[in-house]
Amino acid sequence: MSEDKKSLSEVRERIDAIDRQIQELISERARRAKEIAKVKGEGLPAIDYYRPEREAHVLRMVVDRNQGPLSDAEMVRLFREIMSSCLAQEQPLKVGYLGPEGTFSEQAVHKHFGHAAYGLPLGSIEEVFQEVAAGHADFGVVPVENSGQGMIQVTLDMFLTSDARICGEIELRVHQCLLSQSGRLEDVRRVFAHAQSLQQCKTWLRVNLPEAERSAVSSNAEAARLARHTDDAAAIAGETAGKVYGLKVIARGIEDRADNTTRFLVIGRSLFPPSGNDRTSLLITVNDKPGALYDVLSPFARHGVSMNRIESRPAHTGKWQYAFFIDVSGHIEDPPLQAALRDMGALAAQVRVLGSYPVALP
Ligand SMILES: O=C(O)C(=O)C[C@]1(C(=O)O)C=C[C@@H](O)C=C1
Repeated sequence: MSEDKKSLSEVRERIDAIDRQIQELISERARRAKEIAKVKGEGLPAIDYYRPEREAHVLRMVVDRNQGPLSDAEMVRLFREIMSSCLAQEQPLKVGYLGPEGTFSEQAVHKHFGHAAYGLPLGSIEEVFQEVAAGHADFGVVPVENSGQGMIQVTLDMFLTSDARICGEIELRVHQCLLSQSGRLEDVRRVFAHAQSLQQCKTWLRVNLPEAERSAVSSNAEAARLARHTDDAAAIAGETAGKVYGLKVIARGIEDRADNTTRFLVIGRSLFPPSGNDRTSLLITVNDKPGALYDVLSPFARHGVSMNRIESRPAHTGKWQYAFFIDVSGHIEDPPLQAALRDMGALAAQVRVLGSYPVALP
């Protein structure tokens, strides 16, 4: 045996020994998680075993301990999967998302809940809210913002009429591909994609497919499904959608901005305790008089609460009335935020806490 082959087999033996230890430890961890589940009660619905604040804490410790060579995101992904399997020993969580299979929303579900959760593909963002409200899904995952394109207004507007609570946020790097049956750019006469994706890839399309007709469809996965049945068509979608629908990749990373990221919200029916690094989302409506918004927001500064974002939408309660979606740092149980909300209650027409949830992990 050559020296190289000998050292290869030695390292593989070491890896085998490490794998044995990892496997024993994973099994041991799963037994402990089962013990915890027993304390919570036997035969409960899956959602009663789920503790997002504890999961966020566990994953932050993973990030703090990480010294490479794997990235923080990779380490988080691996531990997320272990926790997902530990939780699913009771029952898998059921999570609704904007389908069909292969969408970025499905990727976001797995990033946040792991692959042991059961993803339920639904027809629209509205349907995700409905299925969560009706209890047919434990949670829902909906896109709310893209780093290049801004807010997804359908999602914001759903909070005006639904009682959904925000239980988490997910940030997903979105890598777009051009996909087709043949995998040849010269065959493409037509491009199917979600309107947002067409926007995200505008420059690439102008340079590489200036003549092709562009058709906006309901999702990237729907685009992939259509491209499968059309010889001269391509779809813009994620690589996963390409695999699900059996398409070849013509080009990868065709998004105009290299940091293209979509933020998703996890919606549910209840609030969860603090995780130690949380964000709170509020829905505020103000009376239509000069300085009203300024007055309503002043308690944040007074109580040292930092505001991360403010978005306004027509309130649907009357002409020229606006609802403000506001994100602040901290959890609703934190005393400074409680004091600010108490003061705001007297100044605003309405203050609703949409949710307090762990800040997105890598
Ligand atoms: O700590 C708990 O409450 C557990 O149930 C254990 C555990 C885990 O695997 O670490 C599993 C599921 C919960 O969502 C949170 C954490």
